Amino acid sequence: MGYGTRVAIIGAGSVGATIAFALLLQKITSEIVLVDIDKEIVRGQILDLSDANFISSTQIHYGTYQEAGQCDIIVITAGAKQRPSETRVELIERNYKILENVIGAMQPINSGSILLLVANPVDILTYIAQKLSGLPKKQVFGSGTFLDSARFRLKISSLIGVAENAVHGYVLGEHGDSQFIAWSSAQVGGKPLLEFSELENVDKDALAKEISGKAYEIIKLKGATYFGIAGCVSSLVQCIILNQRLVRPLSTFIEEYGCVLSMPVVLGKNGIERMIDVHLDSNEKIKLQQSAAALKEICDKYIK
Ligand SMILES: NC(=O)C1=CN([C@@H]2O[C@H](COP(=O)(O)OP(=O)(O)OC[C@H]3O[C@@H](n4cnc5c(N)ncnc54)[C@H](O)[C@@H]3O)[C@@H](O)[C@H]2O)C=CC1
Ligand SMILES: CC(=O)C(=O)O
Repeated sequence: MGYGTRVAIIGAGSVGATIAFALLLQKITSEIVLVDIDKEIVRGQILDLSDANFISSTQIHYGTYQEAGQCDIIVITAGAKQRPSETRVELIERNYKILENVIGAMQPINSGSILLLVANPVDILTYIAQKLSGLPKKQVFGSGTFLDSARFRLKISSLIGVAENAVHGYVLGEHGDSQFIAWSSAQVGGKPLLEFSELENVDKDALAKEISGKAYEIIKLKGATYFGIAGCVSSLVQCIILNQRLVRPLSTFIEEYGCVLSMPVVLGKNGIERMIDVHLDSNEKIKLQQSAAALKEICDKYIK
């Protein structure tokens, strides 16, 4: 994979179009194929995005599901979004059907394609896409808690006065209400985060709530979130194209729990290369098990 890479985005709403715009700015892909069931939306987005084409070397155009199925990377954002105070899991009925239609319409999907799930509930939809697409599991994963981890790193960076990328720490488990912060492994400059004096008087439970509640807050204020996820997804696309092998918390199949949730993984040109068995203390292990149990119960309802 390199320059010449074709990226398809299925779902040209706020999230899909913002990812397309971020990719245009990055100039790391030669072509973006945008697909949406709503022909007017997708035509409008293409006309608008193509006005920004002069700052990019990336061509953007409308495509069919079949064309999308032949692209190197296929980003799936098609689906309903949360209404204020609605949980991500409550979207499953609507978004399961949409995902089933989208994957069916793309078949036969190129055996080398990478499917990157973004629509919610992203962990459950990733599990379903792994079953329906016929692709190896390492090529089908979700943006997971990468966005939540970015929110966590932003918060910590402001508390202790370092750059966000100097904060090595993860939010893990579900990209949803059962997520948790892996405090015991988080560090800055090799020093455990919990040893920083700036964190001594910080209420950790309240901070975790603030992170997991951030999407709800944004949705209440402006109806949707899309810039943060577009930053995450465009950087994941770059990581794949450039074979950067960055470690990111992504929705991936966890053998031990029989479900998909976020753990740190190494991401390269062929998808997920391996999982990093991050240290968790006993309390965090319980939270991971609870997150897995909550997700597995729903997954089992949809796919036997
Ligand atoms: N994983 C994450 O961190 C994040 C996930 N999301 C999720 O992304 C999804 C999209 O959100 P928005 O773009 O804000 O919603 P939106 O309503 O703006 O766009 C959704 C688009 O999907 C299209 N669509 C519906 N059925 C389709 C089908 N069968 N084929 C192709 N396109 C289809 C709709 O026509 C619409 O244009 C939601 O599920 C939302 O919860 C949003 C932000 C962050
Ligand atoms: C909507 C969503 O999943 C988020 O912003 O985290």
